[in-house]
Amino acid sequence: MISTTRTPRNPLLGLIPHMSGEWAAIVWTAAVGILNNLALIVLAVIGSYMVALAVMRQEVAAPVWWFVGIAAVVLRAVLTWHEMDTSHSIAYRILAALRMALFDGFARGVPSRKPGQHTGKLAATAMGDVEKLEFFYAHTVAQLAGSAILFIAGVAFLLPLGPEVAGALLLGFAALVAVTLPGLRRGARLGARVQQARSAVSVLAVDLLAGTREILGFGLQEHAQRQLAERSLVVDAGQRKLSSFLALAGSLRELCVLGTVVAVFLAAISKPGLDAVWLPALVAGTLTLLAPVAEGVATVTQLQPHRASAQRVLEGISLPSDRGVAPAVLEFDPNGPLGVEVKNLQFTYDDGQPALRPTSLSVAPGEHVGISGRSGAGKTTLARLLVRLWAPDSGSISLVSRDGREVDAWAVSEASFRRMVTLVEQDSPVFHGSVLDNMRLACPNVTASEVLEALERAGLPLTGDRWAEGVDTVIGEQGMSLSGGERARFCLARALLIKPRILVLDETSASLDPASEQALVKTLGAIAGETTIITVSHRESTLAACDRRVHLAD
Ligand SMILES: Nc1ncnc2c1ncn2[C@@H]1O[C@H](COP(=O)(O)OP(=O)(O)OP(=O)(O)O)[C@@H](O)[C@H]1O
Repeated sequence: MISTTRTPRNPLLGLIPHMSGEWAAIVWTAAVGILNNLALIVLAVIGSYMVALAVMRQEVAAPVWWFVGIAAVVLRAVLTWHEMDTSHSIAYRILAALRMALFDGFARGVPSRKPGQHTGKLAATAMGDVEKLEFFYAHTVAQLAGSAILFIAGVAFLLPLGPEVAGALLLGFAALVAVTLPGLRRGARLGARVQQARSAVSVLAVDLLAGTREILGFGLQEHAQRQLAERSLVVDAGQRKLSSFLALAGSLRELCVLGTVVAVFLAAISKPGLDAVWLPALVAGTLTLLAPVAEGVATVTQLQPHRASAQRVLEGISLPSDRGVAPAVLEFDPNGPLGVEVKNLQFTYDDGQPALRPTSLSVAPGEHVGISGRSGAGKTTLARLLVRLWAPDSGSISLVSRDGREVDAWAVSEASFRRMVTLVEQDSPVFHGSVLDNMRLACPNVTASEVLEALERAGLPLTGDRWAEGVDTVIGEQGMSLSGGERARFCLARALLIKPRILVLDETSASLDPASEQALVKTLGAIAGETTIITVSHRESTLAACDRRVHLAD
């Protein structure tokens, strides 16, 4: 986990450390790309020479030229396949590396704490920006390096023909840059607009998907469709402008390439001693050399959107932990339930309104404490602070072992902490997939029988036709096939699998009918003692089962 908040001046360079494992592969692809381009140049030169020889002198080229030509064809076929194969696999690895780093950052920055953050925007960054960068690092960097190296080699190769010939090539390069530079800002502006418009579509799509029920309930389908169509039109209009601009810039560059080829040709024919049969080869070689260079110049001058994407990704990756300190390393793994010692805990969301006023609380190992309080008093906030989803603005939370050892919760390593403390909320997420898939999120190696046992303990035995496929039963997106009560028990079972030392429940019983609530209370009674339970609830009947009750004052 990288928690730096420093942003390098060039974000494209700043992302490099996050792909450190891929550099050897990227250099390899660049080398393969160079060899492939070289084979193309050789093929063009030799092919033109052989044709010129046949047309101008009615001669067949020596066998060695045939051999080199055929070797170049074979080499190109093999290298093109290999290049595609390796660059695709690098692309996927880079995609995965950047996305993992991003999700890590998002997880640390916990978007829900920040009202300014929007899942749609984060999704646009994680998907669109990362894809753009994946292409840049896996293909473009190699392509740029390849065309630059070949261009320098080409100039060196033409020097023996005279400084005018090599000079014409250099002049052509300068012209390419000169026609591209003036449009730089406009291209960047258009690119940024398209990116922004795409992000707006993503934001809307996420909102519409999340609000499907409301859209249907209020009959807003047409309105939603119109909104989506309007935003998509903005993308379309921007993309058209950008495409026209790029096409114009491309034509100008092609004109430059053509001019350069003519200039090289004219410089070469003015040289005495150059056999005319080589002139077509010179033209073909210059053309095949300049085409990727022209593309490279275009790419370099259009890097602004990539920089903007890299900036967004880097910001996501570098989201400071709410705690903003170096990762904790203490391995604290005592046996049995843990107590909690909360001292003067305070927390404020980004809006500046205190959500939790100074709060102190002692929970003994194995105790079952109920927390009540008026709506908005900060119970959920406290629950999330206890499980270290957010860090307090001030005050402390300590874990206390049965033998009296007390450690700062934030000093404990992430892995160790997550093995000991867990949270079940009223709307804890359930993912699309089978029962087992969901359970394995908490406990990757859990067996089917352990899952069945945990579900049974949580009061959700998988019996009856509905669960005919047992732990392989698919429960649908967001657990749609579960009722509210079943969902609560399902999430409780998932939490029980890790055998937590502290179990925090936030309104887990809120949507249960009295019978299910009693079943849950019974389950908690059964595990009380082996684990410490902190239950946040409004319900008198849930709180009544606790050893002790704490009322959270406003
Ligand atoms: N992400 C957030 N951003 C800004 N303010 C928030 C956020 N989440 C909660 N709040 C505010 O913090 C305060 C405490 O909220 P919290 O959800 O902790 O209360 P609660 O006691 O659990 O309420 P309830 O019983 O209604 O669930 C409230 O004033 C709430 O409006």
